[in-house]
Amino acid sequence: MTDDVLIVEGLGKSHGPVTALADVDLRLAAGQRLALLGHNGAGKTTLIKLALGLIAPSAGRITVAGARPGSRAARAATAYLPEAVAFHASLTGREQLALFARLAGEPARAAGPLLERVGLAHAADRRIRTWSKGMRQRLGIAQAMLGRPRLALLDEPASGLDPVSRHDLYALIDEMAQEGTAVLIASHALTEVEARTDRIAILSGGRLVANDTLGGLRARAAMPIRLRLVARDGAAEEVQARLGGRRVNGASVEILCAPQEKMDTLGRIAALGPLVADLEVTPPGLEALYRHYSGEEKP
Ligand SMILES: Nc1ncnc2c1ncn2[C@@H]1O[C@H](COP(=O)(O)OP(=O)(O)OP(=O)(O)O)[C@@H](O)[C@H]1O
Repeated sequence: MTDDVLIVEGLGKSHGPVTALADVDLRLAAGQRLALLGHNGAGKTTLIKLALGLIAPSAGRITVAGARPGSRAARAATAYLPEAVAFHASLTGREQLALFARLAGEPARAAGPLLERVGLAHAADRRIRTWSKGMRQRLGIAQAMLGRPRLALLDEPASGLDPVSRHDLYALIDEMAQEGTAVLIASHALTEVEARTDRIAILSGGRLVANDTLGGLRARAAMPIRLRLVARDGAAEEVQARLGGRRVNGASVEILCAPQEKMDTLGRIAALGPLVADLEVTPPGLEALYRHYSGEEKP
């Protein structure tokens, strides 16, 4: 038995001479949150469409909860939140969600508790036309939560939201994952998925160029770590002379070191004793890693 809800093996999709996806292997387990990253045209939408059974693969295999995408069993197991989610503007939130509930084979009364859960109870009986973008996105997540799907495919779920609304939305996504839903989030927003997902997959030119935890991506990329020291008054010159690196903002010194040299470098910094007032260690962020991996395929 496997815990993997989404299994993708050697998957390929061509449109005539255009290869949208080639030789992709990917697995997503129950309760896992996967960020699917890639430039425009990298193949993210193609992968989502294949998982929904809207298009057929040209090569390889894909299964959702053990079933063929598009089959009755796979559709029952899958929730999808498109990037530009559209509702009936003249329905109230409660009416719209009750409609979705019935379409998903759930009773209409499931709408009330779900609206409460996503923080929309106060607006449930107002027409959606009067709602903000953040409220609509939350309604989209509520719709995706209906029937406790085994797989949720979310396309840019936080696009156009302010930081507070984004935070609330990711908290709901976390709840879905905690209840066992495997969540795939296609996104361009690197900094937010960095903290809110378990694994990161990067598509470049239709190929999967990375698929790992943030820690795993960092280890394999072996990109430099940035150490920024704040020297005691008047000591910046001596600190730089003893450690190298470059001066920033007068009192600070910045050093870049390879991951395997980090502990040695920290030892040398500690040996400077009172010359150093403060220290900040910054490993490469997802933005730098993304550039590294998505550039791998380029000449
Ligand atoms: N029906 C089609 N016919 C021809 N080419 C297509 C078709 N559908 C997709 N493609 C091509 O396949 C590639 C992958 O497209 P896809 O929409 O999956 O990218 P994406 O990663 O979702 O991009 P975006 O971030 O812009 O949504 C692109 O080069 C696209 O032009």
